[in-house]
Amino acid sequence: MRADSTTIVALVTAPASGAVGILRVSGPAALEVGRRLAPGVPASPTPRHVYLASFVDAAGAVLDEGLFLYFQAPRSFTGEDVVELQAHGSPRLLRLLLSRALEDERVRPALPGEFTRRAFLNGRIDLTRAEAVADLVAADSEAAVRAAAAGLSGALAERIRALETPLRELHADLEGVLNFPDEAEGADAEAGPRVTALRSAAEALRAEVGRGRLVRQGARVALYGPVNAGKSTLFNRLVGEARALVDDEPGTTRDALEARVEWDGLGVTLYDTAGLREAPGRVEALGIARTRELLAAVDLAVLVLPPGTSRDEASSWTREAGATPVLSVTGKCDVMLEAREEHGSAALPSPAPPRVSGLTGEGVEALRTSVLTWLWGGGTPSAVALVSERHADALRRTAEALGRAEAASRVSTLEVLSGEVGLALEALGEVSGTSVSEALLDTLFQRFCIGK
Ligand SMILES: Nc1nc2c(c(=O)[nH]1)N(C=O)[C@@H](CNc1ccc(C(=O)N[C@@H](CCC(=O)O)C(=O)O)cc1)CN2
Ligand SMILES: Nc1nc2c(ncn2[C@@H]2O[C@H](COP(=O)(O)OP(=O)(O)OP(=O)(O)O)[C@@H](O)[C@H]2O)c(=O)[nH]1
Ligand SMILES: [Mg+2]
Repeated sequence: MRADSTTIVALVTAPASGAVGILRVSGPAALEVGRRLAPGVPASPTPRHVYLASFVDAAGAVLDEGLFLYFQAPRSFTGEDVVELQAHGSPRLLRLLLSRALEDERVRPALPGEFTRRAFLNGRIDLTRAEAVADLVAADSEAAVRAAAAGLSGALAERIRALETPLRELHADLEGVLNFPDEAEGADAEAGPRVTALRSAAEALRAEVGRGRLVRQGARVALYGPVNAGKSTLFNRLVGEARALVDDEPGTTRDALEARVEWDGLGVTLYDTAGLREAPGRVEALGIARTRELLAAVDLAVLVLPPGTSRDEASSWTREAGATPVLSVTGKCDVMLEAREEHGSAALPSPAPPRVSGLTGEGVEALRTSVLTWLWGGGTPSAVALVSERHADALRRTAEALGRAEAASRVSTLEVLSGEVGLALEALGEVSGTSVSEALLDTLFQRFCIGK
């Protein structure tokens, strides 16, 4: 599969007013096209040298004064000749420059992701790094930025290679025994254990998809519990501003409210929900139905209980969250302290859930930490390999083929064993891009923006 030989052009900066806007041309005609717009630039410009140039229209009238950059193939982002015109960031001016570039019949507008696709097809970057480019552009938390940057420098590519190389060697050994049984005798002896080790490595990498998703999309955490427990007050405290209405009237929150926070670099969408109770009013009942729906969809539910909730009550509230994991806290702990002082004991279930007060802020930092620990465990979110659903699917098929290879190593012929190892290799090749179809590339690069 090769990149085609047309020259492509696109605006690479966002289509909005800004300080600078960049037009990028890539392909064999890039330099000629660029020089038609900036005739003051020498015919053989020094690659990677910045020229200050006038950009002109067909009649030679000056449209802008900007920077001209030439990257000579193959030392460019795409691996082709690339010219950049860095103009002032006027969308109208940039459209004029774009249509001038398109007057040349060798030039056409770039498709979404086509520059990156060419970089991949020209062997500048593998597929995981191409995908990291899109992840980086889409990143909306510090952890997502850092994890995508690691992917861009080849962190995932390296881990795939660490799997692909021994798998390829194993396949070569097996084929060797099949084709030259006398010379390669014994090369297949260790095949069983080698397959087993590779299979568990593939499974381990695949298991990181959950963390990858959490970093990419952020986590979803809902506060829920009985009416009037102090959920909205706690929500406001966690968000750091008075977003939700608070009142001593039970049933204050009707619609679920959401707010995006970033905790230790991890994006978290917090939800405040309508308190649950029997026999609510009509509108409140709609809110409660929405709470239940939301509880089923989040990564973690934080159950806020009023002080004095019995253990039985607490566990029946826990069941409301269904399959979603629950972290329980006792709210309004400032009140509870007073009650304790008055009565000398408290009706707490044991072990008592951690205590928080949205009003005073007590225990809120500890709650934040427990939520993070629950979502993330140890380690740093930015260090995660951004295994996507696409990667996980290819890794699953890799592991399945290796599973069949394992069985074949015990009961079947060498042909069958080697065939399954070959299939594993092919599935794994979809991750790095060593074996991909045109159709897969189409779907993959469609989600990129134009100019990327
Ligand atoms: N103005 C501008 N800024 C940009 C880009 C760009 O294309 N233009 N990028 C893109 O979207 C990113 C930078 N990525 C780049 C990656 C590789 C090469 C490059 O020329 N690579 C050559 C040479 C390497 C070298 O000599 O060190 C190569 O890989 O062979 C350029 C940009 C982000 N910033
Ligand atoms: N002393 C004390 N009062 C609190 C605390 N949190 C909330 N309250 C009070 O309890 C009442 C209910 O608080 P909300 O935050 O609206 O409770 P909620 O759980 O969101 O209630 P609903 O939306 O009706 O389900 C209000 O009068 C709050 O001022 C707290 O930590 N300590
Ligand atoms: Mg509320």
